[in-house]
Amino acid sequence: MQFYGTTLSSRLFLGTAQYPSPKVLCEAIAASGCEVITLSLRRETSDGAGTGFWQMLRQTGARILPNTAGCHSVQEAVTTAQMAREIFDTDWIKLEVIGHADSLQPDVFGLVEAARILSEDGFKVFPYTTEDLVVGEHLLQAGCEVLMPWGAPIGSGQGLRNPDGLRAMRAHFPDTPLVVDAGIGRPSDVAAAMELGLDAVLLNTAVAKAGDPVGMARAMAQAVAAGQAGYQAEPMPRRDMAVPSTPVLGLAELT
Ligand SMILES: CC(=O)[C@@H](O)[C@H](O)COP(=O)(O)O
Repeated sequence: MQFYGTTLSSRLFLGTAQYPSPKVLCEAIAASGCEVITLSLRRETSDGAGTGFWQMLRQTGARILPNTAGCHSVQEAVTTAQMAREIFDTDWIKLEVIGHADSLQPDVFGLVEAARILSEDGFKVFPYTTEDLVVGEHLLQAGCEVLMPWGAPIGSGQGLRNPDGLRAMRAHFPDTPLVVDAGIGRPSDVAAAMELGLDAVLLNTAVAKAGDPVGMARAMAQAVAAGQAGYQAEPMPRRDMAVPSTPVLGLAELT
């Protein structure tokens, strides 16, 4: 799968916050087989974890996708992205402009504006957005080549709240990489996203807050593979009525 011309073999992106320990985090990254990890510049700098934590993440070998989590304005997100580019030496940025405190719903107007500013500045933007098709169009026009629709509010573990909306996105943007971002709770949510034909999944809390984060990271990777294989195998259509699966031809007639 290609994202901005970079080929990745894993379709799972992992967040790096809230793990019980750095050791468990590193083991979870390894167990997931993910090639991209995301981290929040604001959160890590504000809690003092700082450069030691970043060094440790670099040593995992995974590609770092800095994010602008916690940014509530265009200016804040743009400045954070620029700092991230300098610190991590990458032009990839997961762009979050949060618009609503309780749901952490993206401010899609600010998101499009920030995406345009950052794209014009050479960034490769991964925008955390809603499943709105028109917003998606505006993000592509702003320079984005990837869309990251939410599954459910960040950290809620609710799974896919609007599968029909995600299906519509897949149909409307057949050639744009689509990554479900946020709200995943269980491996079955991951498999469902992949069965809808989405290209990848980004998740954090479901692994970090699991009883066994390493086991859950492994399960999520297996769910990505199962869902992707299921999508490629073209599931049968759903039917409203029963259709006998046992042929009746050739049965003995009892008189
Ligand atoms: C780490 C990160 O980027 C999160 O903001 C992301 O959206 C994942 O959300 P969940 O924690 O719900 O998986």
